[in-house]
Amino acid sequence: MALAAARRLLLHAGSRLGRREAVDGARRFANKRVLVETEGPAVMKLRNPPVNSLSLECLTEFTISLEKLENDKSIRGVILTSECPGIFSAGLDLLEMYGRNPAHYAEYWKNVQELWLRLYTSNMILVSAINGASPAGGCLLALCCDYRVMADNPKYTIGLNESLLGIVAPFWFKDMYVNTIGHREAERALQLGTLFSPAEALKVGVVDEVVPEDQVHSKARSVMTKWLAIPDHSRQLTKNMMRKATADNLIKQREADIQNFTSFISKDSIQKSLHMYLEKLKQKKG
Ligand SMILES: CC/C=C/C=C/CC(=O)SCCNC(=O)CCNC(=O)[C@H](O)C(C)(C)COP(=O)(O)OP(=O)(O)OC[C@H]1O[C@@H](n2cnc3c(N)ncnc32)[C@H](O)[C@@H]1OP(=O)(O)O
Repeated sequence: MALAAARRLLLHAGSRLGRREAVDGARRFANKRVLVETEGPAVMKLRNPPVNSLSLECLTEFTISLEKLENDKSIRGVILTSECPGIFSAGLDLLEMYGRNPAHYAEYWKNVQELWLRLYTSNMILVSAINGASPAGGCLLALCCDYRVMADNPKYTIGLNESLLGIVAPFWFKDMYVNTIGHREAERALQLGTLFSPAEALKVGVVDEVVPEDQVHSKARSVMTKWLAIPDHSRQLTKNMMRKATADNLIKQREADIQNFTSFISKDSIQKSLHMYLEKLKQKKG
């Protein structure tokens, strides 16, 4: 209930902000963690420093921004990128999955599902400009897109690394990985929790193109121009034909998936693994 109220408030505040900024000339709207520019090809920028982790608030704002774009019939495509230097997204927020209660885990997971369904089944053209590290849920965001352009910086890695955290990628993450890179590569990468360098990601098909870092946005825009030249109705029907079965697989078992996640993440052994992983992240800093 509280979340629904927050969501209504955000939508309202978001539309007021949108109107105000439009008067200033730039066509854009924003909430705290997501900035959307609608001048030229729409660009959605995640800005949840330090690492664009997908906290509950960030997920909610992301979903609301997407909803607003979907409702604007003049917007046919969106470039998804990040405003945090060197980070596309660190994925799901570990602090939403650690040390909380089952009701919180269930609420969080419902919102993860909702964002995924909205992104994956979007009628809009989605191009990701991956300008930084993109592990786990960050990779998931990119995989939802129709085309992925990644910056050629060996420090940036991408992949579903859940097994390194002692957790298991949900079946719908896995389905999308299989759809993108094939069963054998997905099986190996999921078991090993592989984080691919840009060159490896290109080779295996996790991304479609790798370009010098300063060209990632211009390349994403030129890709968008090419995709925008395709008639919407045929492209959308084709996208739906390709993605429907994967989305339906989750839709038909959303509640069971929430229950599974909640009981899995609540286990002492899993909480211990997450604790160790968080400690490792802290120690890395020295
Ligand atoms: C059934 C189970 C299903 C669950 C599915 C889960 C999918 C997921 O997405 S789980 C999340 C997986 N994400 C990761 O493994 C990424 C972990 N982070 C990193 O590897 C690095 O932080 C980095 C993204 C490569 C960025 O490195 P760097 O720039 O050096 O920053 P750090 O110093 O490491 O981090 C800064 C600060 O952010 C905290 N943090 C990092 N990632 C997360 C996260 N995903 N959630 C929450 N917080 C995160 C990190 O601990 C640091 O915090 P401090 O308090 O400043 O120490």
